[in-house]
Amino acid sequence: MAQTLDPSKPPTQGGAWNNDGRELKLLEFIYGQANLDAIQGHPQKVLDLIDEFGKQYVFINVGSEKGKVVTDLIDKIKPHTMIELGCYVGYSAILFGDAVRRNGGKRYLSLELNPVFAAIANMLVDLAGLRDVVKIIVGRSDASLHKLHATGEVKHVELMFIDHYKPGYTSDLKLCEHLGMVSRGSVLAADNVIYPGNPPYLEYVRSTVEQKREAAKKSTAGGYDKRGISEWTAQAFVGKDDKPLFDVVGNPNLVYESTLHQPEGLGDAVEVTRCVGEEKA
Ligand SMILES: C[S@@+](CC[C@H](N)C(=O)[O-])C[C@H]1O[C@@H](n2cnc3c(N)ncnc32)[C@H](O)[C@@H]1O
Repeated sequence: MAQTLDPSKPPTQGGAWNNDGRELKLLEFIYGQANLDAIQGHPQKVLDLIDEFGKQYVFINVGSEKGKVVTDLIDKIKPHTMIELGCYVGYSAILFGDAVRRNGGKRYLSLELNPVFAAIANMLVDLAGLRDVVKIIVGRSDASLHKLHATGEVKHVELMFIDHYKPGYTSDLKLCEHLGMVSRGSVLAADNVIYPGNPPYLEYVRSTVEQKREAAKKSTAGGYDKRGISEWTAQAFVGKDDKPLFDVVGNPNLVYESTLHQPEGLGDAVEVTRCVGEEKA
């Protein structure tokens, strides 16, 4: 039976759940290991240490079970370049960056808002021996995605792991559609679609072209769609009045096939969405 988590509450009862110094403590714990030389260059050993420290403090990492959903996709798709939205301390960047390299890929671009988290992640990526593969880009994801497109660094999204500000999942996907970065063949893997949940994103990627065209006609300009997203997570990471930088409707003509992947016994899941074509208007 799947574990049940209450989406109205953060992962720790009461107290803080990130950015209270635990991330620096993690870095001290790992770099304080007596056998650091034996850890250097071994991604799995760094991940094991993050998991071990995570028994003391909650860490908002994807974890090994949902992580396997994504590494299985990497094994199949073998992306040259993979993108992630939300790096935190680098758990998923290490797990997935290693899988991309193992499959012959060259680049794992991880977009992270918080410069301190990015600095910690960089230290752990370096220890894991993934410095040549994983590039952490500091800043808000919509600005970074726009820049990656404008500079020509990413023209087409092969595989994107979405795990940042929950209301930003839909607006960033629409931005990628608008820029033409998401098109036939693109695959999206979105974390936390059950806990804490992301109804606007699930509704969007599971809609037909017809439904999206209708919704696009009614779409009102401006803010994030936060319908059904619990308050604590809608307020996390960004300011209360924050808005997407680009006000775009996306490309409702894209056809998606979308399925939920929930590891046995887990109270959360990853939504995997494939763009299988485009219907001309
Ligand atoms: C759930 S954590 C990511 C966990 C990470 N993917 C892992 O599995 O190890 C979410 C991260 O997204 C970052 N974030 C939130 N909003 C963002 C935004 N608009 N752009 C970029 N990063 C953002 C937060 O600072 C936080 O580090």
